[in-house]
Amino acid sequence: MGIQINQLTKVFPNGKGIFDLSFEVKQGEVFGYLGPNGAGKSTTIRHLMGFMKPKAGFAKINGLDCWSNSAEIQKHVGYLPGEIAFLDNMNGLQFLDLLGGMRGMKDLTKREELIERFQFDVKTPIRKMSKGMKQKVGIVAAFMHDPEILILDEPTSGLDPLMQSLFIDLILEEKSKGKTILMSSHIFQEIDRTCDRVGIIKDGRLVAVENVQHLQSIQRKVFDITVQKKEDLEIVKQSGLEVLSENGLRVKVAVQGDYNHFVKVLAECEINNLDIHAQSLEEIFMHFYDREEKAI
Ligand SMILES: Nc1ncnc2c1ncn2[C@@H]1O[C@H](COP(=O)(O)OP(=O)(O)OP(=O)(O)O)[C@@H](O)[C@H]1O
Repeated sequence: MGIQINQLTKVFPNGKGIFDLSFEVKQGEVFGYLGPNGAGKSTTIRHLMGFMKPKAGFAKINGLDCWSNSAEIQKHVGYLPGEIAFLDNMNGLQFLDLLGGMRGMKDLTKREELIERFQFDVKTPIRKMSKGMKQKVGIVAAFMHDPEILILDEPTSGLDPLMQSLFIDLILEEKSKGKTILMSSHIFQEIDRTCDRVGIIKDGRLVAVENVQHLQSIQRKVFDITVQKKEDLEIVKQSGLEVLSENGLRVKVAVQGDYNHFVKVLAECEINNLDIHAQSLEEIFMHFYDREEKAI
């Protein structure tokens, strides 16, 4: 069950598209889908929603083919499109009513709770809404029928930091209820905080699938240590730890994975100050984005 993508291929007339994509999002898993602009994230998601017919391969949700069973699938899925096409002459509430009516939704509890949580005036005409407000309406629309599967295309785009943080809390809550979630994003921090695994797509091809916990465990950390006296500095320098730089009684040491040796070395010294800089998920993945890796 969950989401299954198998050798999925779509080629647009300009030669772009997605090629031989295969990955799974297991039931109850939160999967982050990352990649530079134009990599093919939205195209993959459109196949999952049954909006596009693959040239080859298939996408399945809960065992059903997304193209041939799109109507059935859409009942059980909460979908937040990358660009939401609203009917501009409605207000937010009328739009949510229309969508709820189409789904035969009776219970409005979750809808009301989400509107309250994301704090927006549902009576505002959609044509007068800012991008962030429209995004909130889209979020409510995706979650209000309490679907077991959520497919979210850049869900926090346009949201301010406070709302982004509320959204992360919402994902964590849904995750604890066992929901299956695929979400594309450019924001590493939200992936880091919410996802079990991440897939990276580039030029239409999957280039990596990684377990987030594993990535966190191999993250390189740089410790910025200020010792009390010269002898302490010598202990650190002779310890076999990777010393990146030193300045007076201050020394920067990089540690990856094995903290025991590091702690034992420090225990032999008098420490005046200690700062930690963890390598971010962004820094780990930067080489997939053709951007310069930032030094930490
Ligand atoms: N309907 C279409 N017709 C022709 N080309 C398309 C079509 N849809 C997408 N493309 C092209 O396919 C590639 C993948 O686009 P897609 O929108 O899936 O990327 P994305 O990873 O979602 O990017 P972004 O992060 O910018 O939203 C791009 O080069 C895009 O121009």
